[in-house]
Amino acid sequence: MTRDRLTLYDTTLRDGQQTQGVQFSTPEKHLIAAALDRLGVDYIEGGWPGANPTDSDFFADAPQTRATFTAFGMTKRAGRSAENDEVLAGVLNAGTRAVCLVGKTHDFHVTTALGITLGDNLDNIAKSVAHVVAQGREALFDAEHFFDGYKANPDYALACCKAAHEAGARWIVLCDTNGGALPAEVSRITRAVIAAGIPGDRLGIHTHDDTGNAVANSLAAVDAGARQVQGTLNGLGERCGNANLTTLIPTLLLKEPYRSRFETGVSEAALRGLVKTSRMLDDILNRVPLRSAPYVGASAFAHKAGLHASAILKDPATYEHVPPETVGNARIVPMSNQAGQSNLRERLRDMGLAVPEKADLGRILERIKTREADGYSYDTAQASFELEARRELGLMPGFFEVERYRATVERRRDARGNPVHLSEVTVVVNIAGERHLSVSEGIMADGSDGGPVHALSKALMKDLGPYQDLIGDMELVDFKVRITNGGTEARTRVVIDHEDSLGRRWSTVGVSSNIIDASFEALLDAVLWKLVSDGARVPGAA
Ligand SMILES: CC(=O)SCCNC(=O)CCNC(=O)[C@H](O)C(C)(C)COP(=O)(O)OP(=O)(O)OC[C@H]1O[C@@H](n2cnc3c(N)ncnc32)[C@H](O)[C@@H]1OP(=O)(O)O
Ligand SMILES: CC(=O)C(=O)O
Repeated sequence: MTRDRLTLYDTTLRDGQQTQGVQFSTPEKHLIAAALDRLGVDYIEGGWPGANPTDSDFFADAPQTRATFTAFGMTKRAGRSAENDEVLAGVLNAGTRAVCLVGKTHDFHVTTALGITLGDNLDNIAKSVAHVVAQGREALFDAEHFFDGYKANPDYALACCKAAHEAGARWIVLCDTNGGALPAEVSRITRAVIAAGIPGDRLGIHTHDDTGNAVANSLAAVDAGARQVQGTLNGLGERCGNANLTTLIPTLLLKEPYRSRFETGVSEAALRGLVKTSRMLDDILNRVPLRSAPYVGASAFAHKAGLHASAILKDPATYEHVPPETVGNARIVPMSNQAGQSNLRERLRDMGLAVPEKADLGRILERIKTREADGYSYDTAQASFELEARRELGLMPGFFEVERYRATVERRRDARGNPVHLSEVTVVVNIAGERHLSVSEGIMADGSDGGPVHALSKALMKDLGPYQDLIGDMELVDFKVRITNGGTEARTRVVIDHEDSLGRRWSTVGVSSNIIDASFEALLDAVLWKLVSDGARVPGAA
């Protein structure tokens, strides 16, 4: 059976940049465009040339992509010709092979937002698209508010699409701009557009996630016959985001009926790079990756419950809808109070430890469950779990001992009367009989870094003698605090994430009635995990 070609259009660099708090620099745009090109999307919408200096700079030094690099803009304003519209000129001057113009298709928006007649808007659409085509470019028309427009006035919404189609637009993209449409409506209306004479292989779908249905709506449009899908990496986008290509792409490649019916530009090998691409974007945005993200999240293939883990070990298909490696993800079987011996056996194997006798497994489980009852939580803090298991099995090297630490926190006012927080930390460790004393201080004016946890971390890692080289690349990347009711009293749980130059990220946990003490415990575990993982040798040990 021959498969239909489904075109993938990425708008991370344009609609993705409309996410609150997101502002890509020009070099970041280049990095993202290169990653999208490797992934195999067909179009990369780079932004709106002329709208802001970053986008203008990016188009001035446009990336050389296999994908069709596309400039975005809007239809010409009424009362002037397409040739004389300076906003449209700015978009065309970017010289891209393809140009996507957004235009109104909802009568309410034409009269209210633009304040022009319905006829003038049709004329603006037709003339703008014709002008793009006359310049030898491929024209795409983003039919803004199309689904709301169709529900209010189907004849007018269709007339807008037909105006663009007849003027030579290669693609008419039906947009659910406000994100309020539901899959059955998208399906019905997309079919109606095709029945009205715009073929499916000229139709695209652009959805927003305001009802959590952006991906479902995109699939509904494809089911109805649309052959271009627009979206963004990690679902970035205005308000609640756009259709998430990081979800849609694996669905289209791995799931029926799409897998058999369609081909896309994304190869199986490129799909295996999906997790990497998703994390790269989070890195650029300085965001903690969403653990629960479909396909690419760290928890997407995490099997916490004992019954799940037991079956997974017999056959992963029992609790996995696709194999994790198809998208570059990995299965994890975390430890927690929901775990049974199967979780434990798998985790120990992952850690490279010889699986011990049953009695040992029971002891470790007991220890984990008791500590969780006391406020610890190991299902994310897997590095701390590994250390606990080693301690219980007698496999934890005695790298060093913390003899004592002291932390003071002070609040002062500077000469201008502004509050300044000062933290001083002293740590004394004993390494093979030798005492190492380190002092560190953190000064925090409002909004700056350098609080007590920072000072604790600096003091602990300042002088670990023979281990110093191994811990030099550790970076504290996330810090979470929670008050829990461990046992009978309120306790503070601190979870800290570190990364190193190998790209490893690990989480550790500390619990105490004192937040500084809980933080110190988590920091200490982080250092110990790094030493164990890197095979550090204890001085003087055989
Ligand atoms: C649905 C979407 O997400 S579309 C993408 C939206 N993206 C952006 O808006 C980001 C980039 N935009 C910008 O930088 C600016 O809005 C610019 C440079 C494009 C325009 O800036 P300004 O000239 O200051 O206009 P402003 O942003 O206030 O308003 C937009 C104008 O365009 C008009 N307009 C809006 N959509 C269209 C359209 N499809 N066709 C023609 N004119 C339009 C509006 O009526 C308004 O005109 P008015 O000021 O006469 O009322
Ligand atoms: C074009 C666009 O981004 C929208 O209508 O949502």
